[in-house]
Amino acid sequence: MSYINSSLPDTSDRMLFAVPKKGRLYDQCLSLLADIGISFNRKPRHDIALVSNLPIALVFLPASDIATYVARGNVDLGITGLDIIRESQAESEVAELTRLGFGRCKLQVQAPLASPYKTIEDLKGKRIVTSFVNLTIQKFKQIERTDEITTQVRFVSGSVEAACGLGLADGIVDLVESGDTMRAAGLHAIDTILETESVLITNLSPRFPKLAEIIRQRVEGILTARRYVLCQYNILRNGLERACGVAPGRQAPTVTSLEQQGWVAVSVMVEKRELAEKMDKLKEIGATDILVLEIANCRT
Ligand SMILES: Nc1ncnc2c1ncn2[C@@H]1O[C@H](COP(=O)(O)OP(=O)(O)OP(=O)(O)O)[C@@H](O)[C@H]1O
Ligand SMILES: O=P(O)(O)OC[C@H]1O[C@H](OP(=O)(O)OP(=O)(O)O)[C@H](O)[C@@H]1O
Ligand SMILES: [Mg+2]
Repeated sequence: MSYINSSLPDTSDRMLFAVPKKGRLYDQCLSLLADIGISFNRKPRHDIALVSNLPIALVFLPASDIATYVARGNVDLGITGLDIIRESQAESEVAELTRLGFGRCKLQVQAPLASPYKTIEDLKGKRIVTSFVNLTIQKFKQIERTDEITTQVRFVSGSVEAACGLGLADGIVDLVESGDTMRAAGLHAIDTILETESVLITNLSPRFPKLAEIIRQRVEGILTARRYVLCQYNILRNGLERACGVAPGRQAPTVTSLEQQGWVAVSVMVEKRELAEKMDKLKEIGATDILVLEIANCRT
């Protein structure tokens, strides 16, 4: 049963969409929401914001709690990390709609460089500090091959890397992206528990399945638009087959005839990370006037 506070906005007819209220995912979530056309006005200190152009209410929550709210059906849709879904033991209770390509990092077992602990085996029976207690216990159960592990796993909510230096832990389990935090604390990684990124998730029995699907499509459109550019060039028709082999596009290139006899204009989506190399090759096989255009948005 929920108790409705009259100072809260009425969200009864709206899909509840949970987004991280701070931390590493916050800025990227806000820019994604803007890109998919979600407009809202969040008042200071308010964790619920009504979306003005869709029947959605955004709920700003700690990233670490979002999988639980989605799994229990208290919110319909959410953005959080795969690590959090696994740690919340919510994998079987949420559906992954799409991976978001940000929040990429690894959950790693770390030990002080100046310590005898060089492999995870060396940490068996020792003291581990982490914000990911369940995943850590699961990992040590595999290592110790028993349900009753001898390794002591203790929870801290942040700045996990400080635990060894302060004498609370022999090793830690924490997220690593660039490795700067780990190295600054005199630690090194000795094992990887999982690789993670942010995901859009929904409850298994969503109250607003059509709206959730629209959001999924919008998100995928934006992610595709961010990943690709539109490449246009002219080429003699007899070079077309080779050019299409170089840049086949997502589905197929669009080919139109030029006024000039024997020439065609080609328009094709190319992944940004392959662009320079593909332009070199197209030029080599005779393409001219190669232009590259940003894609602002798309539906695929
Ligand atoms: N350094 C990082 N690089 C990429 N993704 C990260 C990084 N740190 C955390 N994440 C991702 O973001 C999620 C939320 O972590 P974050 O650190 O933002 O939350 P928090 O600890 O509650 O916030 P804060 O650190 O501001 O207190 C993590 O579960 C992980 O999926
Ligand atoms: O490998 P890096 O690029 O250094 O990133 C990893 C750090 O990022 C996160 O910390 P955060 O900044 O969220 O602080 P917190 O530990 O207090 O949550 C994570 O817990 C690591 O400490
Ligand atoms: Mg953090």
